[in-house]
Amino acid sequence: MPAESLRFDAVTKRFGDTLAVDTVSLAIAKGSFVALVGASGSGKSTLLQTINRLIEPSEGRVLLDGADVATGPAPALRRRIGYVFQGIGLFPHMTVAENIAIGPRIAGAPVADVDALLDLVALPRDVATRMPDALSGGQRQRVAIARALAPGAKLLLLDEAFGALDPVTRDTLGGEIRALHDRLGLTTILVTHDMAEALLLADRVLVMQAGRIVADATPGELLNGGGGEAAQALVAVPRHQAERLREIARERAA
Ligand SMILES: Nc1ncnc2c1ncn2[C@@H]1O[C@H](COP(=O)(O)OP(=O)(O)OP(=O)(O)O)[C@@H](O)[C@H]1O
Repeated sequence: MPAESLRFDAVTKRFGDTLAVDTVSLAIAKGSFVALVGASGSGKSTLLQTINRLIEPSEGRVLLDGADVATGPAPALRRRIGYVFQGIGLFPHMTVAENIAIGPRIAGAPVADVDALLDLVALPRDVATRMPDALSGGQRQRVAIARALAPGAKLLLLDEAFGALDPVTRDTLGGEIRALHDRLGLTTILVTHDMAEALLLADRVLVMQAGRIVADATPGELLNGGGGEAAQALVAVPRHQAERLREIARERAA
């Protein structure tokens, strides 16, 4: 068994009367790439943000490398966890290099090797001196990933990080993130609406519904009909699309 990176121990989060996360217990192995899939409002982002304490659970606890994330200062915790979300959040008045280096700089840690980080996310080194608004959406997303990894984080949280990108860029970046994950030995949790993306990138797919994990299966299990009804309803979408494309190709070839 690989060592454990994360453990959710009966984590519940309420916002007033809304039960956003409902008694989630779950362990995530070091080095795994986990996709968290589910409808809008099912609690994916809330669960993800209990890891880096942007949200504190109402009940339960989250353990990172065996220690409760609630013990110790949140900024130190967040330096160990790369977090990339759809809005990106680059500082518009700072260059790309300054954006990438901001985490280690604030922490008083050794200066980030910006060139190496740009290489890592397949950006040309000469973008270092540009401002974020002089980049494409896909390039900005790559800068955000470089920034997330700059403090040497081994856990990467991606919350609909590719959501605003065109499908081709999204596909390319997804594949590159998976390669980066493998190369750096990261543990990655990807929140996505897109079951096809989850099946293509992850080792393990969790399906959330109304605050609960209702399926926990490998892509192979899901593609072979496993994981239960809610998971199969999501798998049916890309499967149907693929079947339709095959039919159309056959019709056009006939
Ligand atoms: N700060 C908040 N205050 C009140 N309710 C919230 C807050 N954040 C989330 N919620 C509610 O908690 C539930 C879960 O929201 P969450 O953002 O975790 O879902 P999600 O699955 O990530 O959705 P999406 O895919 O649309 O991002 C929703 O009903 C949402 O309205």
